[in-house]
Amino acid sequence: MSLRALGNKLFGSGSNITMGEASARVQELINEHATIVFSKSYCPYCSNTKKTLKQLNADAFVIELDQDSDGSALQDALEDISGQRTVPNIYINKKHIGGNSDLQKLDKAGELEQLLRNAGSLKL
Ligand SMILES: N[C@@H](CCC(=O)N[C@@H](CS)C(=O)NCC(=O)O)C(=O)O
Repeated sequence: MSLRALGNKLFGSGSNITMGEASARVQELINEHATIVFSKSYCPYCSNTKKTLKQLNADAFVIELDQDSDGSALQDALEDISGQRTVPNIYINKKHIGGNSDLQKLDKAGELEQLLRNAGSLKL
């Protein structure tokens, strides 16, 4: 567990859910959505990721952590689960893709579209 997650556990993060509940919710979201972006509404890297997915006509579920009352706990859980604290934090087909730079790399390499297609996330 990260120091921040430990601090939040000991002193509270403003959220009413436990770390276990936050982890379960993150895992549930990853399992339920073929493509999911854990995002923050003001984050430029997140905007870039959302724009790329939109241009590809991908059906992606986006959760804005800054607009979720449990967002801070979910971010702690994400760090535990994926080893990544920053947003965007992207999963395709339950596989951790990484952040925006990782997604853009896949796109430039021509691999993103196939990943999305395999996940059933392409509308066309
Ligand atoms: N290299 C990362 C950069 C992502 C990044 O720095 N995101 C900022 C928000 S714009 C972040 O997560 N900061 C920490 C936080 O919001 O808790 C990427 O390409 O995704």
